Amino acid sequence: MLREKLKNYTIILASGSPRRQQFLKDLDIDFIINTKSVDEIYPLHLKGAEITDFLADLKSKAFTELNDNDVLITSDTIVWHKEKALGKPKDRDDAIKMLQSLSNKTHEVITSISIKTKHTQKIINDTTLVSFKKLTDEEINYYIDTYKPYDKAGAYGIQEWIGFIGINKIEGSYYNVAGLPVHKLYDELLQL
Ligand SMILES: Cc1cn([C@H]2C[C@H](O)[C@@H](COP(=O)(O)OP(=O)(O)OP(=O)(O)O)O2)c(=O)[nH]c1=O
Repeated sequence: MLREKLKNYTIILASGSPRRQQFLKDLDIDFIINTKSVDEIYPLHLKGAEITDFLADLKSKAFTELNDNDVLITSDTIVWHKEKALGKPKDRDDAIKMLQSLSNKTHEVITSISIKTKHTQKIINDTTLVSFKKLTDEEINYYIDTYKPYDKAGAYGIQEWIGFIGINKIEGSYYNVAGLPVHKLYDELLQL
């Protein structure tokens, strides 16, 4: 259905994230992957969705020229907890600290998507509330050493072991937590 509607466009997913690539496949549309490396640095005064909006836009700016029918999709996810953004952990200690701070608490996961054509751009975002049970040090160490979540914001993947055993409530889109609010992207692509 969406595939037919988009047949005159070239959808470019600028993401190295295997989850985002899989979600777009599951949306059943044709797309190409073109990744460019971007330093994910943002002004310190930004908060919450302002950060992910900024970074989704920054990732899109790495593409200086778009053709008439190109649609460029870029995205960014952070964990927003106690007025601080948790991105990807720097190292093991950082990952341990992140999971300890998320333990027994509720945090926000925010993902922004930029949808850019040659002459237009729309940046949308979605927020999901995620609650962890109290995690033991043993659980945290086991998860980090086994799953090495260094490519994941907040040092966890909801789709992995820690998500099964540790998350006792979510409010909002699951897919947003895993990196792409597909339902919102679908609505935007339908409007192209
Ligand atoms: C919280 C959480 C994050 N994540 C992932 C989603 C994102 O891929 C990653 C956050 O990093 P991002 O910087 O948003 O994205 P990325 O560097 O992986 O990919 P891109 O090339 O598009 O810039 O964390 C999960 O997979 N599961 C989760 O539960």
